[in-house]
Amino acid sequence: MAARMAGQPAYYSGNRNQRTRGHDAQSINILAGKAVANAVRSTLGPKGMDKMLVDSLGDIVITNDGATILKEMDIEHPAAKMVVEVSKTQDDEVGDGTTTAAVLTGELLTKAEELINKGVHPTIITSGYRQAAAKCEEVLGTITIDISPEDRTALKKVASTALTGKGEGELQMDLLSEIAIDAVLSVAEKTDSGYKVDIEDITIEKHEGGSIKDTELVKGLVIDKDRVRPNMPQRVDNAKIMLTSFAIEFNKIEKDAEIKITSPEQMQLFVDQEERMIKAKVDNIIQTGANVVFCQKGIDDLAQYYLEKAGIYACRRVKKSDMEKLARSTGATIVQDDTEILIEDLGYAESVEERDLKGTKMTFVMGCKDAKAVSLILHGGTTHIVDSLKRALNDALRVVGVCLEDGKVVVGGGATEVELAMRLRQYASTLKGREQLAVNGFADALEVIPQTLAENGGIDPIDILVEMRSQHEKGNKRAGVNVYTGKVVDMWDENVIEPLRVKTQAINSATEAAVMILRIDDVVASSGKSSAGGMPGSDVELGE
Ligand SMILES: Nc1ncnc2c1ncn2[C@@H]1O[C@H](COP(=O)(O)OP(=O)(O)O)[C@@H](O)[C@H]1O
Ligand SMILES: [Mg+2]
Repeated sequence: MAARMAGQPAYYSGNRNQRTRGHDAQSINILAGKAVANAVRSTLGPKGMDKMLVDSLGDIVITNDGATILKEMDIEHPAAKMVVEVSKTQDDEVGDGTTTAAVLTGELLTKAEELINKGVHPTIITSGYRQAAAKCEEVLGTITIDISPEDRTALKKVASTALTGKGEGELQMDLLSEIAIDAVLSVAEKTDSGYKVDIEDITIEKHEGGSIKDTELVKGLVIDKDRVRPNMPQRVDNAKIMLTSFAIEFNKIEKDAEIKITSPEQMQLFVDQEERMIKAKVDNIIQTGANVVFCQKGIDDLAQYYLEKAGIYACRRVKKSDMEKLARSTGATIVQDDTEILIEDLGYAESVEERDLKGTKMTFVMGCKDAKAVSLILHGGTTHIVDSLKRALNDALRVVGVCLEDGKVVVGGGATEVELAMRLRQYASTLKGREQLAVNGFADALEVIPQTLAENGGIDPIDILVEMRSQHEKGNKRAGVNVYTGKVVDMWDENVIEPLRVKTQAINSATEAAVMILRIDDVVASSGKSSAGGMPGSDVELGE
């Protein structure tokens, strides 16, 4: 197969002096994509295993979160990178279903390979896959279940499903689901067309120490900083908050500047001058009426002293992201220039207080002007536990947010995939030509989800699939696998439900990635213009 197939784009790889074409290029790409999907397959579902990721420095992450695993893996092959990209997109868009998306991409490639080996042209496969994905969306519309955003019980089921199998998170599923719902509800904004949720409004502070049970939701911002001096007030009510991105210190002298001091009087003058400058800076702040200062940079001793004398609560070296959150929720403007401080820059909160959290001092900013901001303080015995808890909780927050916005869910446990597969096969029989084969291949690929769920639970995947198919033929749209008992049951009754958007996103992005990989029949060394180390999507030439 020397010539490029008409209409097929070429793929330029970063490896110089190398060119792979046609069938070879295709099978290598498919192989690489499948390999990545296989890497996360065993983690799917409540009974999935964890992976231990060890980086070159020996740091360890233990997780079964698909996106995390793929992100940490050192993947070079461009086609493999596309699969990683799918799970990343899934994570960015909906926060859950990352493993599902990667596994599905791998299976779509496997089925495509089988078809190619039977002599079906890749363009037929890609067009069949696209039709199948569109059909899925249509069918999903008919089997989705509407839930009211006020239906807390349903939201809790969605949160619990996302937490199932998430190690530490699962142990406190009840508590964490409740917390996730409370957090999302407190940041949700009601608009004319429904709810809008910005997960960024929820700050997660990790805290080593205490037990998971101590995890709490604070209706305010928690900043991981203490006040600079113990004699500053420990609590300020009616807080008028100043945010500065400049250092409150004597302007450092340029590296090369030289100051010649020839007498003690001159030295004294110099020191006086320094003091005056710092005092002026602090006075500028004081005259606005601020009683709390968060500074992104340093506050030197003298400035601390003046601030303390003025009864101001001050924190230094506050993270930029925290400064932005403070600005958003207290209504303050971050002041960049110490000569232009205005009263209008101040923000407001009912109280600012330093609290001792099991040995760590943190600043709590409560009752903000914009009351939407909330913080979750996670507790756990070790770094690994709090990290894993944070990942689990993040999934729960995202799915609850998505549910609140969309109000649409589907059942999990592979039930939705089997229903879609059945309906796709019916649809395929109405198609003429070879695309029929591709749509059937797509249907088979979807069934990798229930099969893998069963496999990971130590249940025979074939038996389960046969039983599920027959239940769906009988009209039991919600028949899925209970991975704990190995029985086929109604997943709605089992409380295993997921946001519709998690499914549509997974199916669409898996399809797009598989199609993109299949359309490549030429891998050519580029002239080196591309970024070093190979390249994801950006360097793929998509033109016809
Ligand atoms: N109790 C359960 N019984 C059966 N399947 C479940 C259960 N809880 C979750 N699942 C299924 O597990 C899959 C999600 O597994 P997970 O490891 O979280 O991967 P992902 O990264 O794709 O979210 C979904 O198909 C979901 O329906
Ligand atoms: Mg999940």
